Amino acid sequence: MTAQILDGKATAAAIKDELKVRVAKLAEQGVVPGLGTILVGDDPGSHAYVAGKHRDCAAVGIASIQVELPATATQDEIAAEIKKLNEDPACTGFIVQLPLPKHVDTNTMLGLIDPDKDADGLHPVSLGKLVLGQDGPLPCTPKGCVELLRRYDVPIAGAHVVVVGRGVTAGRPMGLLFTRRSENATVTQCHTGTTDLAAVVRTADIVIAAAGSAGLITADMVKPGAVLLDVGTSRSAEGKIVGDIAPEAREAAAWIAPMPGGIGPMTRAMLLTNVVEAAETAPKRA
Ligand SMILES: Nc1nc(=O)c2c([nH]1)NC[C@@H]1CN(c3ccc(C(=O)N[C@@H](CCC(=O)O)C(=O)O)cc3)C=[N+]21
Repeated sequence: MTAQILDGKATAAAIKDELKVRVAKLAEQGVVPGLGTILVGDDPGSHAYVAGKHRDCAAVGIASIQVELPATATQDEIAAEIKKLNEDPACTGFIVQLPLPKHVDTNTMLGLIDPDKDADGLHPVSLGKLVLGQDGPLPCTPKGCVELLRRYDVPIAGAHVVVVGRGVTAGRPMGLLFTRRSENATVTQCHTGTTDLAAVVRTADIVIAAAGSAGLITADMVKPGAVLLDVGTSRSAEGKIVGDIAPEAREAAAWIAPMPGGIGPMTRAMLLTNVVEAAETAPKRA
């Protein structure tokens, strides 16, 4: 037996088709959602992700605003670009692509975003709302994991979800989503300080590997019939992208969201969803 594929690429394409219809409805009311991106530095991976986000926007009918700064940009220069997008009426939501250069304080920058324009769900106000159970934009990667499982009717309620990783974009907010009443999973959060990772992962009904450590989850750690979501992205010495889940691990699993083609495309689709949802709920312009 080998795992069936949770096809994030195909699911994201279906979501984009649905968003196209919603964007057309907004256009009839004179509302054009616009996604801004602020990209600092010249990391080729980050450039590729951001380019993908703008392609997605074009496909769905969302306007896009691209801001690029050199790796040497100061905090003040980045803050000035954030302020511009906060004030630009054509920009209804935006993101600051992470990671930022080392001399920049990420949390300070994220905190400068107008929470009403937080497309990533990573502003402290948005994360606070998530903790409090209030409506707001949700972090795109966890939101994409829930959405992919739902669309394949993989049961979440009552499942033991083991999250590996505690990064701010994926691992940390993951447990907050999966333990909401609407998801009702039991979550164990693992990280580099976990004593016996293999033993914990072996108890999982759903493994969410978001550590960014190539091949960390091996076949011996997978309970037969488990569901595997590969969130981690690393590059091998040869420049090939590799996930956190070793290829053999899918043998015993029931389902796998592979990397590539799984959670990455879903993350992008959820960013678009956040932008459209914000435009739909924004107070009607005169
Ligand atoms: N403010 C911010 N928000 C983010 O959401 C954010 C970020 N910064 N920084 C980096 C991470 C990473 N991330 C990915 C999104 C899509 C793919 C994706 O679509 N990957 C393709 C493969 C891409 C390839 O072939 O290189 C796939 O998995 O099929 C990957 C990674 C969003 N992130």
